[in-house]
Amino acid sequence: MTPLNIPEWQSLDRHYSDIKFLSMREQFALDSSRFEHFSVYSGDLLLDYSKNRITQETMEKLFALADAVELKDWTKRMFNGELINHTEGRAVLHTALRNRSNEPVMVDGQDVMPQVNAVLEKMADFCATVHEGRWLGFTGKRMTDIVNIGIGGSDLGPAMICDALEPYAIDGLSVHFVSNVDGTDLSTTLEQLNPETTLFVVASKTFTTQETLTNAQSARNWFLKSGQQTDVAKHFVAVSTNAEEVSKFGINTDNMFEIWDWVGGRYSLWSAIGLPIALYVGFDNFSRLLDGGHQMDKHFRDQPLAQNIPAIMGLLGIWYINFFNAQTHAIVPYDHSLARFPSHMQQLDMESNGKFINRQGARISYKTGPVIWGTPGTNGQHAYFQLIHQGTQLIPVDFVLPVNSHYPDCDHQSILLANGLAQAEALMKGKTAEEVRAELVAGGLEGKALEALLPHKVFPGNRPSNVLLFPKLTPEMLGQLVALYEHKVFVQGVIWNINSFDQWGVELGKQLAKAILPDLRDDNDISTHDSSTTELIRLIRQLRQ
Ligand SMILES: O=P(O)(O)OC[C@H]1O[C@H](O)[C@H](O)[C@@H](O)[C@@H]1O
Repeated sequence: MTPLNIPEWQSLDRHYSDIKFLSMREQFALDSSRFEHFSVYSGDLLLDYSKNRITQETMEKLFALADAVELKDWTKRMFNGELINHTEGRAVLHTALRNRSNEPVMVDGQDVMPQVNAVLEKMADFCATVHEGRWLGFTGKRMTDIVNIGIGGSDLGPAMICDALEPYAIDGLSVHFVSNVDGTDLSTTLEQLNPETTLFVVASKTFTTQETLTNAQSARNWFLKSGQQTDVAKHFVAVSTNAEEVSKFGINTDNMFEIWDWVGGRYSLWSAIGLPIALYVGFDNFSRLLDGGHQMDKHFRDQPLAQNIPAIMGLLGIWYINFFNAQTHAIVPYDHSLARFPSHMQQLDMESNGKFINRQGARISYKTGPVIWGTPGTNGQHAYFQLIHQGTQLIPVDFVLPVNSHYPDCDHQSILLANGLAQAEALMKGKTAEEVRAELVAGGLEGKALEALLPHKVFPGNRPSNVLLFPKLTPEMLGQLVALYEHKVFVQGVIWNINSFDQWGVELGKQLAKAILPDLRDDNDISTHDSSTTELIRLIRQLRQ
């Protein structure tokens, strides 16, 4: 069950030995149609993958590998609601949440679409009530601020989307996201707010997450300094699978928006976890986001591998991680409003594919998920791009480039785009010693000074990148982009033979934090920890004011 034994993998291994020194610069020089050969569209979204260390043969071999692991079959199984998250006995159906065609999707013999549609309708009604000023606070005022209290998938996705869709925001309504259990997060948010006009959305799939419940309790305490217990219902709503815990917390389940166990946390922004998005930009724009996700689902499900953006990006990732030994992957949006996109991608990719055990429970002897990182361009260029250009690691980069800005008045977009394109070109081309020499000579340098400086100014080049280019960051385009990366992660998980949909690796820390918490009290014996943890606990007791 290891991909290493698949003939198609071994064939890629041999191919890697043959072309590992292939020069992209030369390939571009030899083939004037390289861009045409290695670019593909989904609607208005272009993937240019020509600046990768590949030939046509590489792609054919990668597609053959995808066929050998039955990627298309796994895709069908996911879309059809099979329990592919086998360690939790769950289906994986974020695609049903944005299934705009409304074709039935069966789980355990039951179509989930009626429940999905009913919750969407409840969200739409609730948004209309808030937006039209029919949802009033305890002193009869309309809501001005939405505070989402959640963490992980119940925070990162909606927060990223709200940032990105700020140009679509409804007038008179602000949105805030509180996730960290560090009291700074909640306190600095509440400082700006009026309890009479603040609506809290407590978002937790399980409704047992320590950070979220702690923040929600404190938010309620803050609210109760002004309002009464009976007013809580006007200011707190919940999103969860767990009606019992929601009602124990004191939120009326009429004010609860349901999600289901077949929605993974990091795939949940399309569900009622997206309520703060719908409140912030309006339900119509939230629906447009779902439309975009659905468009990408159809593309991924129906397009042959050679035309399939998530499959191509997933396979290129395999090529670098497993053959070129890449450890990390940078996602660099040239769009300031996508500042939180890499953080959402971190959870999506690293929580899904950060696994060392295969589907059958055996230890894996090959690399799986990479470290995902990045910040918006052009800022990254003035910080860490040095290492991408001249460091000793191979770091594939995705450049995400919207052609048009939502803020054209500044007229900065050409500069922004020129920088994005220049980085991709520079990474591919590099700069040879001869080119550097010519430049230095032209600048008047010669002799020893020239020879001493020259090697430092050489760029090895041949460093791979993808460009994702699209007309403008609309809700539909954002939906396409997020769904694209979800499916990319899925493709890689299938090839690595891992379950991309559980996350047992987050549990140990939670368990130990629960054990340490009582030990931080002065009167407890500290006995169960290693000497380092014990001494750190002692020190904290001493230093605490
Ligand atoms: O939505 P919740 O149940 O509160 O979970 C919030 C987050 O915490 C967990 O520990 C998982 O690592 C995440 O996948 C999840 O999104």
